Order: sequence, then C-alpha cells, then structure tokens
Amino acid sequence: MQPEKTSVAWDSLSYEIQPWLRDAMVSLGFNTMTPVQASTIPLLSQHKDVVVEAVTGSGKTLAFVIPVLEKVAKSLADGEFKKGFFGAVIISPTRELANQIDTVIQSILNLQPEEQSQIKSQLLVGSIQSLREDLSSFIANKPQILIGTPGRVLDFLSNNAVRTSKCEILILDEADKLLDIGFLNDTQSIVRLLPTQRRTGLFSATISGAGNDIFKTGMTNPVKVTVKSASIKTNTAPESLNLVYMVVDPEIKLKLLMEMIKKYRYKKVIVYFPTNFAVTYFYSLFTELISRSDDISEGELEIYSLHGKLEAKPRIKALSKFTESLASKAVLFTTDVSARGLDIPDVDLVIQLDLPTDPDVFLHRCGRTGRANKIGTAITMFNEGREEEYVNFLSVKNISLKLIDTPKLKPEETKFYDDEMRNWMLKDRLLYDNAIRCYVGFVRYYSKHVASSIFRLSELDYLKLAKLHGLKRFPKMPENKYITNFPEDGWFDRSIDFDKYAYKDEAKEAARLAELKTEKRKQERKEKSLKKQELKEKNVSWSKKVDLKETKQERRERVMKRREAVEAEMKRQRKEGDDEDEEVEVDWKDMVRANKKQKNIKPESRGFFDDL
Ligand SMILES: Nc1ncnc2c1ncn2[C@@H]1O[C@H](COP(=O)(O)OP(=O)(O)OP(=O)(O)O)[C@@H](O)[C@H]1O
Repeated sequence: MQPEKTSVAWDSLSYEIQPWLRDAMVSLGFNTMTPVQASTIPLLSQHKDVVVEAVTGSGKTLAFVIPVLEKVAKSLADGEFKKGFFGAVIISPTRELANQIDTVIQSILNLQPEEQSQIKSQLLVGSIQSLREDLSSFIANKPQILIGTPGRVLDFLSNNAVRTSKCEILILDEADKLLDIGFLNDTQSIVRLLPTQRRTGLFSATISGAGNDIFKTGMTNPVKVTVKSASIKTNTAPESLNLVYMVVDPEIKLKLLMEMIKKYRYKKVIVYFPTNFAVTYFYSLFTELISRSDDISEGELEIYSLHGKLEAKPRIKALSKFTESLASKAVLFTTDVSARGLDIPDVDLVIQLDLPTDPDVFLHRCGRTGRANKIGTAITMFNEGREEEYVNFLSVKNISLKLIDTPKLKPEETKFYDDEMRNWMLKDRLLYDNAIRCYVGFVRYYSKHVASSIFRLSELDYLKLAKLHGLKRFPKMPENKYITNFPEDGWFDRSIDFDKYAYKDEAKEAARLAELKTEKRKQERKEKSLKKQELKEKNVSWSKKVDLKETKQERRERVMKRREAVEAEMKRQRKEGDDEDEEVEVDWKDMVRANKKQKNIKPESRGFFDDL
C-alpha cells in the first residue's frame, strides 16, 4: 500500500518508458510521478493485469494513459496496425469523462516527435456523431486508441469494418461503475469481442465495491495496487480534502445554500442535487434569486447546470463553460452524472444538499475537490434526526467527517428568499407543476438509499420537504400514509388562489381554464343533484311517516271492529246458555293463541283473528 503525495522521479521507474513520453510529462508540468503512477506504470506496461484503487485526484488517469501510449507506440513502430485494426480501448461510464481522458491523451500526443509514426486516438460517445460517422472517421484517420462509453464502443466494435485482434490493452476507468448492473452487459460483451491475450487494467477510487465482479473482465491473476491517504493510511479520502457536515432543518436547506453561495469564499463550487429534475428546477430558481439579490454584482457569480437528461452537446458546453469561467465565483448545479472522475482543477468547494444513495458515490462527489494535493472542502447537509447516524456508517468505511456549525439565517434573508420564491413561482403555474415533480422525485430517490435502515421513508418530514419545494398541498402518493395529521384534501397552505394561478403558455392556460370550467360545471351539477336528492329524501320520509300513521290507525280501527264483533258474538252465545260461559272463555283464549301461531302464515291464508 502506497501513501499518497510522495512524488517519485520519472527516471527512477523500474521500467523505462519511452524518452519522448517522459519528456512530454515534464513539458506538461508533471515533473515527478504520483505514487499510483509509480506503482502501476511498470506493471501495466509489461505483462500484468492490474486492479488499482487509489484516492480521488491521485493521478490514476496518467497511470493508465502512459502504459497505453507505451504499448501502442511500440506496436506502431513495429508496423502492427493495418486498416481496421487498433491497439487499445479505454472505457469510461460518462461522456464527460471519456472526453476528459481523450483531452489528456491529445495533450500528450501533441508532443510526439515528428519523425516517429504518429499515434492517434478517437472518441466514441453517443449523441455527438452517428455510429456511421464514427466508423468513417476510424477508416479515414486510422486511430490506434479508442476511448468511449460502453454503449457506443460496443456498437462500434461489433461492426465488421473494425478488427479487434490486435488490441493489446483494455482499460476500465471507474471500473466498479462499469461492472455495476447498468453497464455490466455491455462491458462483458466488449470484453468478449477482444482477444484474450491482452492486458486489462481496472481503475477506481472505490474498486473494492466491485468485489468478485472484477473477474468478469477475463482477468485471471491481477496485481492489486492500493493507494490511500498520506498521513492516515487507512483513510479512503485524500488528506487535502476537508470533509465536513452540518445538521439542518430540511425546510431551510435551499435558503442556506443561497447564503453559502453568496457569502462563502470559493472560486468554483459544485452543488449536488438528487435528481435531474431538481437541478433544472432549482437552477431556474437560483438564477432568478441571484439576479434579484442586491449583494451580488453582475458578472460576479455564474451558475451552470448539468445533468443526465441534457443532450450531449449542451452537457459538454455547460461543463467547459464552468471549467473555463473567469467569474470571481462559478457554481455548477449537477447530479451524480458529474460525481466520478471529473477533473476541474479550480474546484475548491463541493456542497451536497442530500446524501447520495450509494455510499461509494459520497467519496466520488467529495473528491471533485481537494485533488492533486490542492486544498478543498466538501460540505454535506444531513437532515436532523436519524440521518445523523450516517456519520458512524461512513466512519466504518474509513471516511471521517467533522461537524461544523450550521450558518444562522437572518430574518431578512429568510424573507427575501420566501418572497422571491413565491413571486417567481406565481409567474407561471408550470413552475408549481415542476415543484411537484421535484418533490415526488426526491421521495423516490430517498427510497433507493442503500443504507435503508438509516434513510427511512417513514421518517422523512414530508411537510418540511413540501415547503422546501414551495408546495402548498401534498401531492397524492402512497407515502402520504406516513404523514400524521394529514390535512383535508392535502392542503396545508391556502394562501394561493389556485383557480387564478395561471400558466404562462397561452395554449396550456386556455386548456386549464376550459378544464376548470368543465370541472366547475360538473361540481355545480353534482351539488344541485345532491340538494335535490336531500330534498327528495326529506319529502319521502315525511310522506312515509304519514303513510305509516295511516296504516296503524286503520289497523287499530280494524282490530277494534273485529274485537267488537267477537264480543257481540260472545254476548249472543252467553244469552243462549250460562253453562256454556266457561267454554266460551276457553275458546277466546284458544283463539288468541291460535292467532299468534298463525302470524307466520301467508297473508292470503289468514283468517278472522289474524290482526289481533
Ligand atoms: N505526476 C503528476 N504530477 C502532478 N500532477 C499530476 C500528476 N499526475 C496527475 N496529476 C494531476 O492530478 C489531477 C488528478 O488526476 P486524475 O484526474 O488522474 O485523478 P484520479 O485519480 O483519476 O481521480 P478520480 O478518482 O477522481 O478520477 C489532475 O489535475 C492531473 O493533472
């Protein structure tokens, strides 16, 4: 295990790289090697497969680029590459990273001596040019090094015009990601297309996460190279990186971010959001807030956004604008698409509004600052409560975090934010729809946390979360069951008249108004019919009662008449003979009993005493 920071002279390498390469390194300002380069270059340049785990910003790119150039230069000198053949493939999970690696390679290739056969490289990523264009560039330019993302590289290598048999080396940068479920199939298919007699190099700051999957790359006996922090050799983060956290009330997270962006001293900051939608939504809110803020002068602060749903060209444009920005402060709002590998030298602050769902990504996000021994700070916001347990969880993984005070917000700062957010949202109802999508997206994101015993959906503060997004009503979703005292119809704030809350887009607004009208009519009709129904029920019950009274009265009269008839009959019989009296008494009782029995007999078969 090598400590970080200790630099090693190029001429002390146990394996001697080509002089032009060494000169190129010095010309580019890399006078010495970093430890990971000193350990890896001799192994990979010769006949070893390597699995390299070294902290973020420790120079892994050159650790594989130099052996790749070394091998290709030799084979080229031997005249190995005919039409359709190439010598090396480098794969990375994102276009930005592939582009960055290609840029590093180009900077070295620009320094090749003119007298030697020229090494060329080609970038293979989707959405920039078509596969057909990639293939014609390949045939025309004859590059020996291919750099790209898995999908496009696989399509490219599968084409008959491309011959893979001379490929000597395969590099998987961010290898744990490439062996992750989303990329594994493509990665393995690429591996199968390449000759087995090749070298393979796996590189990442968190390769341990890939476990035995590393053998899915066809390696049999790789050498493991591990480089940790300089002073604390178990630390999985570089020493120059200051890892801190603050515990915050989720409702005020964005207000805090606003104040941090305005007041903190930094040159470039990357802010990580949980979803693509959150980046878009909060990017437009923040650009508005910054433009309305008196304490930021024009041009002093630039904000950019970058996420996976953007097309390739705007993505690359946003990144290069942020990288090249000359503003006193530049901010990049992004997602995990920018978590790994990006090397932007001036980034001195990283802010994570929420923890990433995958603990390995935590290191990658933080590692966008504090690179190559430059000082950087990564601040993470933890929601009050159970999330604080994540500090211990990370310490088990040798990532130690220091608690810092949460900045205090002044009432006027809170008011500015609240007022401006409200005014901004009221400009267009679409923003409210976006807020809902953003909120729902966050809840979905939260449910994906690997450390699910800490990040529990049942413990989220949904009200604060909804307020953070500017919502007034809880959207319908299954997680509402976790909300105690759930308000009637989901409304917790009725300060906005939603009937008048309009879309900016005329067609959308017209559709909304038409729908509102139909809804209102439906509602009115419903209310009307309800009233009618109520009235009917009232009337029905009154008349029913009258009916009932009448029947009872009638029955009583009927019974009285029959009783009188019976008594008259008895009197008549009594007159006929006194000694028959007792028998008549008995008969009467019998008659009553018999009548009781007959109650269940069908109406048509009932007799004289039935109604007694
Ligand atoms: N030998 C060297 N001397 C000085 N600086 C170097 C050297 N090698 C690399 N660097 C610089 O260190 C920075 C980080 O290098 P690199 O991007 O290769 O890091 P990494 O280990 O791949 O990081 P991550 O894990 O984040 O991808 C780059 O700006 C690079 O120019």
